[in-house]
Amino acid sequence: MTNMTTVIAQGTFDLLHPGHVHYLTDAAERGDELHVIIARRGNVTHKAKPILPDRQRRDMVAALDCVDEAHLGHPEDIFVPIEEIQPDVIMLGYDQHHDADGIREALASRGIDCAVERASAREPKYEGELLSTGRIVDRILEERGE
Ligand SMILES: Cc1cc2nc3c(=O)[nH]c(=O)nc-3n(C[C@H](O)[C@H](O)[C@H](O)COP(=O)(O)O)c2cc1C
Ligand SMILES: Nc1ncnc2c1ncn2[C@@H]1O[C@H](COP(=O)(O)OP(=O)(O)OP(=O)(O)O)[C@@H](O)[C@H]1O
Repeated sequence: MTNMTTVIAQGTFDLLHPGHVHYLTDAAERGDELHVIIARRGNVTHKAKPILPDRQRRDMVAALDCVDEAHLGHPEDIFVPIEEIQPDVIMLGYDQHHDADGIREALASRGIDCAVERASAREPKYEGELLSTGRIVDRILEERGE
């Protein structure tokens, strides 16, 4: 049995855009199986809450070709899905606010042997391309707002 490399990626993934596709493609190319953990609404505290329901955000990520499985994250403990999936690599997004060393320490303290890496950024390919959920919402408010 050849050793499969299992990769975890994670995020809010509210309104999907090419930046998300870039991140998840990067993560998928890092191994053989990509599992994506979708942040629950209650755990999104570092920015505006997602617009779309948890389940809808999971379903959309699951529909992407490069994703093998998408999981709604645990409500309280981010290490529950990690211990279930047993990843070889956790791929952080290029701008994710997590402290990679802090995650490395937490994994080591749980005896989980897993690398923590960071994906690259996707720059806009043309004028007006929207690569951020926040900017998509801003554009909606500009165009459709009262
Ligand atoms: C290794 C890892 C595991 C995570 N597991 C969970 C989880 O189980 N439940 C959850 O709601 N969020 C989980 N998250 C997501 C974080 O809670 C956070 O909301 C998310 O990383 C925010 O990313 P974004 O705002 O850049 O999309 C996890 C994040 C990381 C880095
Ligand atoms: N332009 C991009 N290039 C590469 N990765 C991206 C890009 N935009 C988002 N990501 C990654 O996708 C993951 C999920 O991002 P998130 O759900 O926070 O969307 P977002 O568009 O970054 O939201 P916001 O811009 O409102 O903070 C994060 O790890 C983030 O680093």
